[in-house]
Amino acid sequence: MSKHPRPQLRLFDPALVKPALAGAFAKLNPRVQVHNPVMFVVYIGSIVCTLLWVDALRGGGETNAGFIFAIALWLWFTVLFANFAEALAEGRSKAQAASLRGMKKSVWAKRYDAAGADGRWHGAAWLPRRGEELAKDDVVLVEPEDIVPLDGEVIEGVAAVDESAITGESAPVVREAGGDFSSVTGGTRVLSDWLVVRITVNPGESFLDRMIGMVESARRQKTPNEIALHILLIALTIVFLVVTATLLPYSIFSVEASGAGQVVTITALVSLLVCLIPTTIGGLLSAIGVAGMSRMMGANVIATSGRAVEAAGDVDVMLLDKTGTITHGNRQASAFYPAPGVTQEQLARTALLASLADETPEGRSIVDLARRLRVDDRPIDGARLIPFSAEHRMSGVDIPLPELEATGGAAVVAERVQALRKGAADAVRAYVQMLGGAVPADVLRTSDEVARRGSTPLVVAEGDTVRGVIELKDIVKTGIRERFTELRRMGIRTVMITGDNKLTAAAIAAEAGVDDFVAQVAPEGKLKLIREYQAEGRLVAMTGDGTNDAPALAQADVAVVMNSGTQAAKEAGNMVDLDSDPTKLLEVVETGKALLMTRGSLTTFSIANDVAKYFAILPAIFVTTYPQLQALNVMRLASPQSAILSAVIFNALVIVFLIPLALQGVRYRPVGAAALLRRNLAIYGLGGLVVPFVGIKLIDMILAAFGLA
Ligand SMILES: Nc1ncnc2c1ncn2[C@@H]1O[C@H](COP(=O)(O)OP(=O)(O)OP(=O)(O)O)[C@@H](O)[C@H]1O
Ligand SMILES: [K+]
Ligand SMILES: [Mg+2]
Repeated sequence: MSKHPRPQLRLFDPALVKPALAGAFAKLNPRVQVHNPVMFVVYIGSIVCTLLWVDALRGGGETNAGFIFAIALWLWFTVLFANFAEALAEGRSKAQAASLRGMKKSVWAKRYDAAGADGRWHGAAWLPRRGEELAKDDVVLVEPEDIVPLDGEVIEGVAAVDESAITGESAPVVREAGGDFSSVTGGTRVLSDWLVVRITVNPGESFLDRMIGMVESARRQKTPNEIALHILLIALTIVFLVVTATLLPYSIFSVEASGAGQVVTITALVSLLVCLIPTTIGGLLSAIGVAGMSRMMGANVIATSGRAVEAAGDVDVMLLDKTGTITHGNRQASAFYPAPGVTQEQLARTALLASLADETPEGRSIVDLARRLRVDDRPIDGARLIPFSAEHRMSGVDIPLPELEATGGAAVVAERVQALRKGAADAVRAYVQMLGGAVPADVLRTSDEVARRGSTPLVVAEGDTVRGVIELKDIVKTGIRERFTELRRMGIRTVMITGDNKLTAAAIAAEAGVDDFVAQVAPEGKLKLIREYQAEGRLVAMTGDGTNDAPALAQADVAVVMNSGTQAAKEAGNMVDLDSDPTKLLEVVETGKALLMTRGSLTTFSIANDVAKYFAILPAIFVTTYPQLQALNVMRLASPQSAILSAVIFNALVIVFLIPLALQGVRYRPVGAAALLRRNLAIYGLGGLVVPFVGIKLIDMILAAFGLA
């Protein structure tokens, strides 16, 4: 299976940078600025300094015009750099959205006005309609080479569908009425046969529209964590605003009292304020959030809420299916173990009959194995299919008795049909006991042996008589053990949930290295389990695809739904994996963690940074009044004005330097939360303290070298 990867954009791709530069200026609109209080303070500061400069040009300035101009210019740069970071992040998302929008074409649909006389749609008369004219609950026919006009549910037919426009996966998928593969997505193309589809959305509300809306961040809302961080940043800003404001009367008083030095300038105070407030994180916060969604998209996962991306970073329990997630899921029948007194052929024939109409991979593999043993594979007329259900954990056929006698079949019971069943051991046991039979001890022993080696035993019964056991082999995916070890190091508990029996579950759980497992869960059991974990205050992530997963998906904090899944499941979850890969959950969590870590690291860095700038500016401001403050001037900067200007320049440039980190994210490492905190405090806290001393000193030296200091 090949993939057409979406075009990957380099971080500073000219196609992104040019519009982002324009966007940086467009965002100077005060109505945009006011949404980011920290940067709004810088914005106001820029305006104040610009006015002071104009005043200085007219001869009335508080100090030399050149200095005020330089400060005003760099304050404007600070605002523009933050705007640029945000515009660049949004540009990346928009480019991704554009690649999705390319999939949205206006198509003609074949809409039915009514079903045919027999109540069936296929074959009834249809009329052409534009895709935009369709509405929810309309029924359309989709034939080979037709594009599915809108998202819907298949109500008749089976067809191969090319979903590559959405998934990038070139192998066609089968979509059919009933069951877990009945949903079709607008924009995909039918390759063979036909489908009758009931449209489930109105134009403009399709899955694709919602994806585009999300990616374009138009509907992106602040997450609770972001809001909390905003409040912290605003509080810090207010504190520093008050501190800075009180310095002015203090300075006036000091100068009057001592009769020495000059009163501090407004320009210097604005500079001090901007350097003290957390502009680095304030300027990059929104870019970090947008970039997190982009990175999910890069992994082919569409998050339908920013909150879910963040919750993914905080998840502490992960629920995973056994079959298909931890194992390959392509369970194949490998052996028949007949009950005492039953021959291999008899068991194989019964198993075959019970599977002839069973279209699950398990059912087909049983037919294949029986055929390989050259068992008579003629079907029996009039046999009624009992499809597999996860609820009952059995499947089979009901065979009308006259036919059974005609084929020289098995024991005749007093009923009119002979029931052939295969299924989970306990389910079949309950079934035969209900009919008055019992499971031979030998069969139970075989079934346990099969389960202990990680295979799934299916017990076969004919009426109330057990015929034997089928072994279904499944293989644990390679590399999955290592990923669970990683998750454990991150402090995430992995729990395998399965409808399979305890012994098989235990064997697979041990082989895969999950922390815990729950066996014999019916679909609603998942919902209960999630509620229990949440009641303990844990955040739960899960994957799913079926309609019966929907309640659990709706309950989970992070719910990654397979794109191949049903409409109901997609509605219930908060992320869709376009690749339909259940192990993607691991990447989703890593991406969420990276987002939280990036934000935490840059916040730490930003605040530590501001402390250092304090030492550059404060002595510079007061040194004329208090010469002893010269002792605090540890950096030995060229002049007080150069010190202030250097700090402001550094404060602006640091935003630019951190754009790559904000957009690409801090490299994620699978270590425990405490170790991570220590490590990040060391790197970003200490780094944040040290870097400004070096940077400001460097800028000061450069300014001095050019005679600007
Ligand atoms: N086609 C089938 N016919 C009869 N019984 C089946 C069939 N497929 C599965 N079973 C039995 O039903 C049980 C439950 O199936 P279910 O799909 O709920 O869970 P599972 O596939 O074993 O595990 P998971 O929940 O991890 O997908 C299986 O373990 C198996 O014993
Ligand atoms: K700052
Ligand atoms: Mg299953």
